[in-house]
Amino acid sequence: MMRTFAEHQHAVRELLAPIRGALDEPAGFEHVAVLDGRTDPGTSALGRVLGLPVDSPMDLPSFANSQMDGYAVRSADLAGAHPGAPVSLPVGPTSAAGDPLGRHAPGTASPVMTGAPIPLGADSVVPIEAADPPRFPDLGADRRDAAAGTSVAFDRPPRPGAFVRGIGTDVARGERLLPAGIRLGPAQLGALAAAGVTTVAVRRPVSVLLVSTGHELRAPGERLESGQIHDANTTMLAAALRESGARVREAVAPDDTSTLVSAIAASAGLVDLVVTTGGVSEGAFEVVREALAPLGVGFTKVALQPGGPQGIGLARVARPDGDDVALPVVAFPGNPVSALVSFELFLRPVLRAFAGLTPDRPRARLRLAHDVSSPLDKHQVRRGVLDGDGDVEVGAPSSHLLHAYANATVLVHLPVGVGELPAGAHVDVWRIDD
Ligand SMILES: Nc1nc2c(c(=O)[nH]1)N[C@H]1C(S)=C(S)[C@@H](COP(=O)(O)OP(=O)(O)OC[C@H]3O[C@@H](n4cnc5c(N)ncnc54)[C@H](O)[C@@H]3O)O[C@H]1N2
Ligand code: MOO
Repeated sequence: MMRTFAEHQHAVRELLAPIRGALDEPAGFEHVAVLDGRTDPGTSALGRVLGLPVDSPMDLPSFANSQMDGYAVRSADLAGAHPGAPVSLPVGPTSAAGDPLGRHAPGTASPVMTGAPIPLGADSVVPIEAADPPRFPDLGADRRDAAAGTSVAFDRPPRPGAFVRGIGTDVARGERLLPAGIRLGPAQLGALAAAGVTTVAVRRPVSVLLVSTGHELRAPGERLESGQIHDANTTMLAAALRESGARVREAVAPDDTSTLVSAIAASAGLVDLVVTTGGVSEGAFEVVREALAPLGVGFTKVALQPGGPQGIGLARVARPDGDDVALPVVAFPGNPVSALVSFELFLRPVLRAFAGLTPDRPRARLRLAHDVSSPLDKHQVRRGVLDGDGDVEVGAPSSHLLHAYANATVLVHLPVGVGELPAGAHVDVWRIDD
């Protein structure tokens, strides 16, 4: 019996579950600079997951300040104002953002600019547009004091507290600013910066050893001899892993079991997970299967196309210090499309959840632009694009068609039992055009 792809998804999730616990170990937390995300990815807190919660070290705002350019007043002074009987108040001294806290004399109107401290004694702000005249008077050479005798009229009383941003109304000192587990994006880094926090403890990323196998492989850019191909999987999966928040160590192993086992053993204790590609099917030279089955990794067929042959399990290897460790291994097929579809289905959601990222691709149910057929006994994942009407044009199924994948915008799911579908039928798609 072949495994369903949902069963294999579950198995991968179970295998990786203990890694989540390891990432939560405070001993592994890294202390990184907040730096407003202004440095290169990887060197600041941008995109990292908070390990420890952060309580705000200060009130935000730390002083009552104006939300509008206008006049700070005592609302009681304007209690009797209405459109038929405006109340006129002499203009007092001006406060701008950055000015120290001033004093407000009862029975006056103090010009205040957005962000300026509300002068002591005022309790509300009337926006300049609601004053008469609706523009500031000449505030003199220092832009602080209107000429003696200048006044301004108001035709209604403000609500006490109107347009005043009170102390601690965003966050109070000691209140939870950010919880553990939150991903630090622009808003989170901004909140930390506003509260004056410069360093945070973040979870270390999952560390993955990526091993592409196959003696036909040469690094991109290298001269190819007869029968050789460029290694696409290492570049592709390293990018996919990084995009899912992982840190990647790369190793290209030849088709030789002892070199493969050595490459994996050398990483024991340094990585949380090993991902391999190639060498898992039915050939006479299946290096991954031959090297890892004796160490405890299971090899199976999943009712999935592409991505049928899969390996999964704990490989028992000796660490350089001699101790035995059990390293989680996920072994993908070598065909590039099979490897990337496998990543999408099995690893991406789990790793992204570890990294505080949205685990799932955006999904939709769309109409087929044409008839399709798929193997009845397999869940097929095709690569497609949308036509001018938003209907899905489904590409060919072969798992060497990486160029078509690179130009696709959706993954089209044709579950077990579908077989033939006519144009206009609805199919589930995952958007991959982000
Ligand atoms: N008799 C059978 N043959 C095959 C079966 C089967 O059930 N019975 N399954 C087929 C399926 S499905 C797949 S998928 C592949 C899986 O093969 P392997 O995982 O053993 O992978 P390889 O044989 O090493 O490579 C397959 C293919 O992909 C190319 N490749 C490998 N690595 C890379 C890389 N890093 N970059 C670019 N291309 C790569 C490799 O040259 C092969 O062409 O088995 C089928 N066969
Ligand atoms: O199942 Mo393989 O992964 O089609 O090419």
